[in-house]
Amino acid sequence: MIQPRSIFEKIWNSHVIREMGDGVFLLYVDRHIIQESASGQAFDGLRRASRSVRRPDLTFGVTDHIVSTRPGRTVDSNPEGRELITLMERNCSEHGIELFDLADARQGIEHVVAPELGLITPGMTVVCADSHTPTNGALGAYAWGFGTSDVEHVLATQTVLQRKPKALRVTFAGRLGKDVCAKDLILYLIGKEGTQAARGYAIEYCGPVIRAMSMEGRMTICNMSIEFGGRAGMIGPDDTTYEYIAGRDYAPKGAHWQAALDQWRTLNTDEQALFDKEIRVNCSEIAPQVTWGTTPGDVVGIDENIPDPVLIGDPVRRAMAEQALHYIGLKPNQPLEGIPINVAFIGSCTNSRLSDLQAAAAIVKGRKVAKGVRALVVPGSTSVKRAAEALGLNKVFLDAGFDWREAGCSMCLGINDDQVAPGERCMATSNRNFEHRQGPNSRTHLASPASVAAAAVTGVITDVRKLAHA
Ligand SMILES: CC(C)[C@H](C(=O)O)[C@@H](O)C(=O)O
Ligand code: SF4
Repeated sequence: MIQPRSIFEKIWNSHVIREMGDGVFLLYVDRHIIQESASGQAFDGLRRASRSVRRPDLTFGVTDHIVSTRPGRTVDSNPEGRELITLMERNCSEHGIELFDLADARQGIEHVVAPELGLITPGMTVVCADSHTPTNGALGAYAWGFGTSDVEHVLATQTVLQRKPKALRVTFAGRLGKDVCAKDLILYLIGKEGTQAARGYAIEYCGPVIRAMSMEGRMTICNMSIEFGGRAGMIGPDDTTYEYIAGRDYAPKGAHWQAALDQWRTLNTDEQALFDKEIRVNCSEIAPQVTWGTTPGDVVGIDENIPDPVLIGDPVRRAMAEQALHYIGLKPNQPLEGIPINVAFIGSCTNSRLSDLQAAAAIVKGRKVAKGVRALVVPGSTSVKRAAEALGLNKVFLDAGFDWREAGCSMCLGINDDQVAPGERCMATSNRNFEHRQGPNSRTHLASPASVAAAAVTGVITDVRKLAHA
């Protein structure tokens, strides 16, 4: 009898080239995505060793982190980023790597662009020097982020060295309540289990709630696998996956499509497959989530109060919670609802796809951004931007007083010209709320697109369930 295996196990086994000993394996890489903020050194290394890129046709470059997202932006709009952006252009052209740069209609945040172009299909190994690479796992791929030295290794050999992770299965059962979406599920999971719970694991998300979820929602969940401590997060492919991929630029076509489908259908986890750890989440009890502290695990339902560190038994964790509250400028037991904000940011590889913008627009339509609040929408890719404009969403946001931007990482992290000012409080759809993440002494609250839109129009952290929707 063939031993039942998980999708992770199947992808792993079909990509191992050699066991190197000491638990380390050499794996074949199907897709390598590179971005401007983390590839320069790798190309320098190649040059020093007089090596070339082994498979430029399997390597794709994007400029996203450092670029300005201001309307009409050029490479010069953010002078501090110019050097890295032009270096990226030089490196890609020298090595024959396709680059989606600012002038390209396919530009955007790498983890939005790669699935959108059909570059990612089930069963692939996908790597990139960026921690949110697991986003691509939503398509049934094994996708993970690594460091710059690994970039050089993959560029030179199209292989990567890795220790085999353990397998974790998270089952989302029950039903989603009103205004509860993928972002709330993943924040809730991280809050309940902790930011290290998936450390050393490749995660498979499954269950009826995942099966009923759109590809974009699945990407949001897989995106935050790293905030849950995981190496990778993935979802077995189904008709939703195949429909999403069909017809995309780089997706298999014609006879190749049928052959690919036949192969993808063999990938799902076998019924009796064993996992090293299992977690079950009852989605029926989840309210819209908002973070109160400085890790994505510092999160509660919008109808709850900020926890009191005094009640935390472990002295290290108690001190961390106290420090988080001090940094974020809030008090124990304070209700989250009603806390005034300065900035609302809708964007990032977690929540900047068309359905995210639609969910936000449904709240914003017919309302105005609250006085004193700076609000911006940054589509995840130029193609998302165009699609949103075709639906008139840009008009909804602009009429309300939002900025409507070009694609890029923008205010998700403070390494471009968008920053949250010191002491300001920002409601953000991104994935990280660490100290100084959005700029020195910035304060970040993570939430879903609908919840951030609700805060933008009311000026305070708001229970989106209480607002009428367009
Ligand atoms: C700059 C990049 C390497 C980094 C990452 O790895 O995630 C960034 O995308 C982030 O979100 O902090
Ligand atoms: S949007 Fe944010 S989290 Fe995503 S790749 Fe860019 S900086 Fe990293």
